Amino acid sequence: MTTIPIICQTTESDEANCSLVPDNSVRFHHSKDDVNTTEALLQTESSLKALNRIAKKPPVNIIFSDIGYSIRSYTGQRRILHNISGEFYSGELSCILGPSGAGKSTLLNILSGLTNGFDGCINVNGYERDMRSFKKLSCYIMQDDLLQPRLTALESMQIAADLKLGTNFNKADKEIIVTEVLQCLGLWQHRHTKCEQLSGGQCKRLSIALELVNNPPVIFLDEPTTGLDIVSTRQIVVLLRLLSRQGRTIICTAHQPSASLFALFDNAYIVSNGSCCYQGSTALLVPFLAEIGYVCPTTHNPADFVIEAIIGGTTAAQQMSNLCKNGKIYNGTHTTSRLRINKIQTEKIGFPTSFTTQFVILIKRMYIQTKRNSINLFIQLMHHLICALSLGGIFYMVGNEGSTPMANYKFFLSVLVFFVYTHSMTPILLFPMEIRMIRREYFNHWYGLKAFYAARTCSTVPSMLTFGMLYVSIVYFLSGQLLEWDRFILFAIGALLTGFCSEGLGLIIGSAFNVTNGSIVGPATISPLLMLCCYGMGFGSFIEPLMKVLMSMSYLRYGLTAFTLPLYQNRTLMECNADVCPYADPAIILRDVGMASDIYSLQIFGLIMFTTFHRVIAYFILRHRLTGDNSNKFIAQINKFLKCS
Ligand SMILES: Nc1ncnc2c1ncn2[C@@H]1O[C@H](COP(=O)(O)OP(=O)(O)OP(=O)(O)O)[C@@H](O)[C@H]1O
Repeated sequence: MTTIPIICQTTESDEANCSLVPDNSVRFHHSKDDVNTTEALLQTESSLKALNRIAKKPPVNIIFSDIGYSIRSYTGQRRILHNISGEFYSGELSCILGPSGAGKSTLLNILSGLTNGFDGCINVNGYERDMRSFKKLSCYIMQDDLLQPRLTALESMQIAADLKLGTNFNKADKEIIVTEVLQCLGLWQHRHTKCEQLSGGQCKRLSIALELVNNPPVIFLDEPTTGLDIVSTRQIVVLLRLLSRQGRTIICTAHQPSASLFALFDNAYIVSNGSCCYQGSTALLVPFLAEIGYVCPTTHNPADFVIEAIIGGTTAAQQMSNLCKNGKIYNGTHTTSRLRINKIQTEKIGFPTSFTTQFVILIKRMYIQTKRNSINLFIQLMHHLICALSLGGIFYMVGNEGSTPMANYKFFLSVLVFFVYTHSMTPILLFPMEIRMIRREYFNHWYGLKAFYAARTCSTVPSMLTFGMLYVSIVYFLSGQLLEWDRFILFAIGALLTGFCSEGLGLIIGSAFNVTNGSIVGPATISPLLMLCCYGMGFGSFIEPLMKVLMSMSYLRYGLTAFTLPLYQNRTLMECNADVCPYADPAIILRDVGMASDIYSLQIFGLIMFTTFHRVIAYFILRHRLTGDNSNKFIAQINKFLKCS
């Protein structure tokens, strides 16, 4: 076996003096930058002193027993984890290993609190895990490094520090922590690089750095080395090992690490088919296997050997599981840190920052992201300009023409369709990705959902107002509507509110469905609403009562009426450039489209009510999606349907 001897001097304190001495047999070809980065990483232990001093946290030991987990699918109930037990301790780096589909991520998700609804018990420092306080002590670094693409590494860290450290730390302390963490993780020289331009390894290190700013004593990582080259993989594992030496409990899943990497982990937790096959020191895995007759040749990587043995047949997995009693028996010796059990002091429950602070920081972040996405702004500008000029050209000067009355009504419908599709399709296509991005931050307790949602709602208002007003001004003028300020303003209010309401509908669909399904559900939802909104065109006085009720359920009807009323109510006869103009009187048009008795203010009220309704529904779906709360049976059923979809 190829090993890297690890010289560790464990002391009574949380921190251990530790250095890594690579075995001569292990050779890596580092570039100068890699060497510098590794050197920086190797200094982590001494360099994170300010972080440990300023944001001191207690050590945390996690012991779980008889964890079982099942999932329901169309084919029935399926058991994923079979009453497994285990323990993870402060000051140690542990990896969860196993073949693909064994249940590694499921176990990690349960331990971190991301997945609920399991059987068994999880104890933290000897007491049953209280998720509210545990969340404040732990962080979860997901497999996808979904970072804010247009922020630099430094800006991302500053925002993380502002959100996670709160007002207990002054600006200078935050700066020290940010600088220290970036330096220690080898990111200082890349601090001004935008996240979208960082390499895979740098992204992963930044993901760790972002979570380190409040010094969580427990770090969960889902496959932190997937997709990285050997140098970056090694850097990450060395870094994790050094972070664990400062008293942190670090648990990650891994896919068959190389022998040298495997030796860097203190403990391995091996899962096969939902059962625990081994739990204990990585150094004792080979003797453990030998006990049941599986002798790992010295030239073999023990991690590969054990996985091959498990995959090769159920006997090995069964024997191993029996020998370690499904994780109840720990193979190794207990160190001082293992025996120490501290009750976690119940910290103040809640977020480190107030709603207002979170809102301000988040809206600032969204503003920077939008401002730097100049291509997106340009596309939006061109979209509004081209559509406005085209529509204005098609319906040129129809606004005061009594001989073609329905042309103007069709113009209103076209404006309506523009606002509906422009503002609903954007969140349908983009919000699912945004949700994936905020999932990590929300789960890691950076901010509350209300603050995020409020900031998200307000962040689109400036661009919607600017581009919307530009569009309305062009089409209003080109289509030859009455040039009176009050009519123009009322028309614009109707258009913008329709856009805002449609965005809410898009948020509902975007938070409930993935992009593929959302792009089908979106138009499928809008089509009947459009049909209802223009029902009665030409026979407005004869709309059936039932249809009137149905039409009132389409917010688009309120939008269309809010366009029509300001331009047709209280005006003189329209111009007539033909022999006969039966619709020169605007009152007749209003009668024949079924809007004769409608009141403008009620349409605005209807649009506001629908906007509120859409936003509230979208908020609850989003909350449910992020928390996975299935306590309400009705919502659980909807969630099941949505998951399957
Ligand atoms: N929501 C779900 N619906 C259906 N099956 C699921 C669900 N979540 C997990 N599974 C199944 O549970 C099993 C364990 O999944 P898990 O993601 O924990 O495996 P893993 O060991 O992490 O695999 P990999 O290394 O390939 O990521 C797999 O067979 C997977 O198909």
